Parts: sequence; C-alpha cells; structure tokens
Amino acid sequence: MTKRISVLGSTGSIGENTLDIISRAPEGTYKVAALTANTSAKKLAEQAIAFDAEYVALADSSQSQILKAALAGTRIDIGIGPEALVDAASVQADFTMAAIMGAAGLEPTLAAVRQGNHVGLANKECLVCAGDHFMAEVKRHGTVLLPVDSEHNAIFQVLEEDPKGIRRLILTASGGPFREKTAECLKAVTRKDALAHPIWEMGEKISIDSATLMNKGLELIEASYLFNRPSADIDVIVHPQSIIHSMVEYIDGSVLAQLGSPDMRTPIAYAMGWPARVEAPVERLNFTKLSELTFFEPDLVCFPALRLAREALEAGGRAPNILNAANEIAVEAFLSEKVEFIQISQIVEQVLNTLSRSEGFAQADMSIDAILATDALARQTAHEHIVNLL
Ligand SMILES: NC(=O)C1=CN([C@@H]2O[C@H](COP(=O)(O)OP(=O)(O)OC[C@H]3O[C@@H](n4cnc5c(N)ncnc54)[C@H](OP(=O)(O)O)[C@@H]3O)[C@@H](O)[C@H]2O)C=CC1
Ligand SMILES: CC(=O)[C@@H](O)[C@H](O)COP(=O)(O)O
Ligand SMILES: [Mn+2]
Repeated sequence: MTKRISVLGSTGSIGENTLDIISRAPEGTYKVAALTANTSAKKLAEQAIAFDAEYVALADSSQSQILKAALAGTRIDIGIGPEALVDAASVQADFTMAAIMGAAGLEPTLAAVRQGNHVGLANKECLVCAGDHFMAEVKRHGTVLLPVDSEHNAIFQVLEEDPKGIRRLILTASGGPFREKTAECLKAVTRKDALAHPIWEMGEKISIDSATLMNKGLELIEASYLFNRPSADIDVIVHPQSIIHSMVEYIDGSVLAQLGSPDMRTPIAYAMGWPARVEAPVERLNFTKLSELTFFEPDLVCFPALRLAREALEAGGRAPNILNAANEIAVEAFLSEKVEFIQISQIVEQVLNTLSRSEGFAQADMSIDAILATDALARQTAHEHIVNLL
C-alpha cells in the first residue's frame, strides 16, 4: 500500500536525504503529502513539483510571492507563516519526517504526533525544550516515534533486538572539527573552521553544535527522554571514525552496537520503512578497509557545552528548555560573526545562571504555552548577554 509521507524541513539536509530515499523507491511506494521550509521558497516549489506534493508551507512570509509565482497553475495548496507549518503537519500522513531545525519545529512536530501515526524524529531540539510534554503527547496519541538522529536510531535498533537488562547507553561522538585542539587554539577558530565537520554534511546549526559538543549534550537529553533513562545511565565517548553509531551495555557485560557508514540515509530509511527494512543507497562497510576504531573521553574543559547540557538534564524542569533556546541564539550570533566560538558556551552558561537565580528551574506548568514562554525569555536573556559582549 502507498505510504503518505510529509517532510517538515524538506529543504534542509535531512529533508533532502528523505526525498532522495523517496525518489529511489519503486513507483507507488510513497506519496508526498506536505513539504515545508522557512525561507527557501524556490527550492520548496521545485521539490513540490518534482514530488507532486499536495500541500506546501513556507514560514517566512517575505518569500511568499516567489513560492506562489513558482506554483501558479499547479494544484498544490500553499500555506504561509509559522501556523501554516502546523497545517502542513496536520495533513493526513502515515509517516512524517520531523526535520525542522530548532525549537521552531516543536509545534509542527507536535501536530504530526497528534495524528497518531509514525513520526521520524530528527529535530532533537523538540525533545530538549519540551521532553516531558512531547513524550506524554506521543503516549496519549499512540504515536510510533522513530528516532532519526543517528545515535538514537542506533540505540533504538539495538533495543528492538534486546530491551532487557540494560546497564547504560553509550552515545558516540565524532568529536567535531576541533577534537584535537587545545583550549588556547579554540580562541582563534573561525566560522568556516567550525562548519567543516570531519564526517557529516549537515545544516549549519547542527554543525556548530557538533563543534562545541553541544550536539552531544542535546543528544544526551534527547536519549534521556526517548529511552526513559537518567543522566547517570548515559555515557558519551568520542569515536572519531563515526562507524559505531552508539551502543548499549547490558548487566551481563555484553555490549551491542549498531554500525554503518556515516550516511543519514540509513537511519532515515530505517524510520521510513519501520517495521520493515528498506533499501538505502549507502556505501556498505568494508571491514578490511577500516584501519582502526578508536575511542576516548570527551574533554569537558575545552568543550563545556557537554557539561552544561548534563547539568541541565540533571537540574530538570525548565533547565533544558533554557539551555536549548540560549544555545540557538548564541549559535546564530556566532554564525553572523557577532561572537567568538568559545563565547557560545559562555553565553549559554550565563543565561542558565541568570535565569536560575531570577526564576529558578522548577516548572510545575509543562503546558506548551509555559514551554514557549520559557523559550522566549531565554532567547531575550541571551540577546541581552550578547549585547553586553559587543
Ligand atoms: N543533518 C543531519 O545529518 C542531522 C540533523 N539532525 C537534526 O535534524 C534537524 C534538521 O537538521 P538539518 O537538516 O541539518 O538542518 P538544515 O539547516 O539543513 O535544514 C533545516 C530545515 O528546517 C527549516 N527551518 C529552519 N528554521 C526554520 C524556522 N524557523 N521555521 C520553519 N522552518 C525552519 C529549513 O528551511 P530553509 O531551507 O528555508 O531554511 C530547512 O528546511 C535539526 O534538529 C538537527 O539537529 C539530527 C541528526 C543528523
Ligand atoms: C549524524 C548525526 O546524527 C549528527 O548528530 C552527528 O552525531 C554529528 O556528529 P557529532 O558526533 O560530531 O556531534
Ligand atoms: Mn546525532
């Protein structure tokens, strides 16, 4: 039977990889329901025509004329503005790929969750800013949540084989482009250096997160919510080759891992095909050509973001929500060359300190409005810290 698929964030790296899997599948396997983007109107229109989408949504209204002109004369419905992303996510779909970058993806992804079908979750920020609320909605609607983030997809695959007797989850990290740098050298790194991930080709925000190790911090929080494990049960280990995507250690000492070439089309295909396995056009592992697999502890002094994320997870309440929002603003400031690389984690720490002093982290109200209010407050506080730095 044809699967109806929506792709939230179709113009991004995960979105394009998802459409690549769709384009290679036998005729009739998939039907594209909805596609969304922020500002990439032209690319969104091209995708919509190529994949015969039913509905497209563009968040940035200033680009709407480009989209409308490009789709004039087609039967593709168009929505404009952030609320149209929620409409797109509400178009009936058997599987939705949630691949919007950042907390902007929260409300559309929740709308997809409310359909009660299958959701592939790439947008880790959703879980970081609203973990309890998000997982409660998944449960309430009987949604099948399929992790797409490579580490979480690896753990999901392992736990499908054996969910008993777990001692700890081990998240692997590439270490990013600066894994061999000293704290002194990190002071001089540029935007270009930070975007040059040694293994993965990804969007700009996640590439910077990988360079600061905040990506691994967000993934630690993501894993805690997805697999219902406390911080103490989740370790991070640097594995520069990124061949082992993550592991689970069991109480008898066994460790099960998922391996594969570092290509996101494997976890994407896994999520789209689940519970079946489907073809993905990725390079197969050739063990005789793998020179070595190495591992070492992350350096929490050079990369304080990972420590901050673990502290936020352990503090609970609003802390992960604040961490995420502050990080989004700090990364944006780094990408627009307003702050230095090492200031990203400093800004996040300052926002956490400021808001823990003035407001505390306790959060009785886990409603979406409370989550969005905290997100807005943390963004404003981060902007204030950045202004003070300039
Ligand atoms: N890339 C990867 O390999 C991996 C990514 N992820 C996660 O997946 C998510 C997407 O990452 P990635 O594909 O790399 O990111 P990209 O930056 O490549 O793409 C992001 C997508 O989200 C859209 N978008 C960005 N901001 C907004 C907004 N404010 N409102 C609506 N739409 C928006 C973009 O539209 P536009 O093109 O118009 O800007 C684009 O379609 C992130 O959460 C990331 O952490 C997880 C694991 C691996
Ligand atoms: C591909 C993927 O899942 C990314 O989140 C990846 O993990 C980034 O690499 P780092 O391990 O460097 O953060
Ligand atoms: Mn990852």
